[in-house]
Amino acid sequence: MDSETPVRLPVIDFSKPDLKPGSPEWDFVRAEVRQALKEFGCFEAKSDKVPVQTRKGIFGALEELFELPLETKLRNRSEMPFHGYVGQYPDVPLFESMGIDDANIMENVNSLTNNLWPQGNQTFSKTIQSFSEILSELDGTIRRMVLESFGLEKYMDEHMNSTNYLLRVMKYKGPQTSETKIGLNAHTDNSVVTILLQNQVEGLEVQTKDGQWINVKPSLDSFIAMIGDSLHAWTNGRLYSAYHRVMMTGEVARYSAGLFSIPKGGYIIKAPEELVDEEHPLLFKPFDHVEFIRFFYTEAAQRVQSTLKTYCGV
Ligand SMILES: O=C(O)CCC(=O)C(=O)O
Ligand SMILES: [Fe+2]
Repeated sequence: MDSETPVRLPVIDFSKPDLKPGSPEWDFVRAEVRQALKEFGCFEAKSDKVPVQTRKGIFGALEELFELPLETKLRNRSEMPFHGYVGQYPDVPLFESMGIDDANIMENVNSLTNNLWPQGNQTFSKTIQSFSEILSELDGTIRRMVLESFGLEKYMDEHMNSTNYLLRVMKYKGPQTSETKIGLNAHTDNSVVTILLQNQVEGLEVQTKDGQWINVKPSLDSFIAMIGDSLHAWTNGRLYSAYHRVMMTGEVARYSAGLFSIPKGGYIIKAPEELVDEEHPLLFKPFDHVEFIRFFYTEAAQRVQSTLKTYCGV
């Protein structure tokens, strides 16, 4: 490829009607997923699971959420960094985010909803819960394909049972200038898998292994699926976790929503022995995700290139 050609993320079609484990369609998509995650750490997943009307509902719900007064938004607190309300940071002034733990379960969404809207807001709860459920199914499909592609489907139950879902929704104000401003600093996710949906305002950029930034254009019928450090470590580096960031320009606010599958505290992430051999020596010592997160948000960790390598690299 000549260096002038802008790279695009691989696009993988999940809307095939016969996409069931064991079918030829499944095996075909599984091979594409494995290849994309090895090379880019992410891909665009075409899916008909969220119709345009539902998307409108989600972004409407996000606008309503972020329009709440700051003191109301601050009521969403969490002991885990980035699981509650985050915003008003001087180095990323355009960025605000709200986390909802286990957002695929109605009870959990309701408790946040009731905290923010004491008079209730069933539309908000229903929109958030049903959307999270759809994304969690896609997360499960991708993880099954990954494990199968390594011949490791025997770990599927352990793998799925070891994580919770966090939905994090984001707003980036337009910087009100034609210059490009930072929306969110470059980082890798610490999740197992992240699935992102963005509104029609551009801004997400993903870095390739050779350092190019790809501008991920919003699309009405796809999600972005991405590998986090937890799966990078579990696969002993066979899958890549990509640096990504958000860059903003212009007047209009950007909204996005990400479903993160996150290892539970106490679960030790350890590459299975099948993925460790002479050719692939162990890259990371076994680690507890919650302990890692404590380190991740320390000032020392913010200064290093790869937080995971610094924390538990062999
Ligand atoms: O807003 C986005 O598209 C990306 C957000 C992101 O990378 C994150 O929340 O980890
Ligand atoms: Fe991210």
